Amino acid sequence: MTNQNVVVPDSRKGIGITIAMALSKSLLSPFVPKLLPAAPDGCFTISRKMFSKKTETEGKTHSWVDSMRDSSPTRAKPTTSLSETQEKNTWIVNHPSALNMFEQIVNGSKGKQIVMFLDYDGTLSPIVEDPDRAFMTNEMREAVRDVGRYFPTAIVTGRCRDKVYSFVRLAGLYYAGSHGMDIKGPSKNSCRNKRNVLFQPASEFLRMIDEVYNVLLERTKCIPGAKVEDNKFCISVHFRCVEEKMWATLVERVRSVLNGYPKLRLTQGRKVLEIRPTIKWDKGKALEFLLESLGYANSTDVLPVYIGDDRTDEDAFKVLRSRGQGLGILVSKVPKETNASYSLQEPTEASTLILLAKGFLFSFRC
Ligand SMILES: O=P(O)(O)OC[C@H]1O[C@H](O[C@H]2O[C@H](CO)[C@@H](O)[C@H](O)[C@H]2O)[C@H](O)[C@@H](O)[C@@H]1O
Repeated sequence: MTNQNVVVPDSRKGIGITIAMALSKSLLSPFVPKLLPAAPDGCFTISRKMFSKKTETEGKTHSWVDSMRDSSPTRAKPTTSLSETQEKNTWIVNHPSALNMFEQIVNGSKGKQIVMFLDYDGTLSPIVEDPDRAFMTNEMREAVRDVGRYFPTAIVTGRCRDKVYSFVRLAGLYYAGSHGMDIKGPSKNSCRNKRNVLFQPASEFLRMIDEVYNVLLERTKCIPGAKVEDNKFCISVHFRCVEEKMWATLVERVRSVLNGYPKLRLTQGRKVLEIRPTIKWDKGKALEFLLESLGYANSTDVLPVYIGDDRTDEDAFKVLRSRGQGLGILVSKVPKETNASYSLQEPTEASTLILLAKGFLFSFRC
């Protein structure tokens, strides 16, 4: 297609609506007048390139909304079709329950140093509407504390490190916040023989993230239910409590803010849009970094176990697959495309698994 200019009459002056009719009012009004002042004859021009850019933008918004819808089943379906049952059965065969396979897992771990990696939301705590109230149970905390006494244990999360620490409150663990971009080891006083680690590969983005957070707060405040969360090196824009009819508006606003920040990228989690630096760093890299810090970079005697529920955890599952080492365990009630090897249905099962591991260790040490 050539980049010819298309003349569009200025409807503000009431001079007919030729092409404007074809383009539709909603398509033109927020876009063209801002970019082009009216020409003396009352017409302004819009290039095909600009026109197709607008439609392209709308197309992208639609595909975001589709993906938000697809990944956000609101409630369990009352009936299950035969093909769904078959799909579930196949999935369970390929990703068996880590609880059912516990004995085999234990046998395979003999003589190896286990290192535990635990995602927070949807793994250690149930998914709830208010992200500020996603508390873990005391039982889960006890289980994590006990496992952390025997194995190096890291919490790997999209959240801000301080925030997740305020939920977990266990001093002897490693914490990798902001999708692994903010890593800190246990404080020296809490654990004498653990190494002191601090790594922040995206520190240069701190000011930019802060700025974008404030702009997003402003741009989304009139969308009921939208919540912007500052995760230090990344930002979450929650749409769990936003009516579906407003999702397109929300995505448009977020994307239009990000247009001014090409060094930031947008991804999607569980009813959340996540904004983070484009650097090549993710939960998988954080896992590798921690293994290296613990002295297991090239060890064949280490067994990393990663439990997570979200798309961002897939980066860690992929690393385990490519190392041909360790156990990736996905927490999910429904079949999902995943690089994990095992599955658990929900956080309570993760706590049972952690308790079993603790019980096993206890009997082993006695
Ligand atoms: O890596 P994670 O620990 O899984 O963090 C990912 C996001 O988790 C949080 O949001 C999710 O949990 C909320 C509380 O249950 C829920 O309301 C929300 O819909 C979920 O997406 C957290 O608030 C986000 O900042 C994290 O990016």
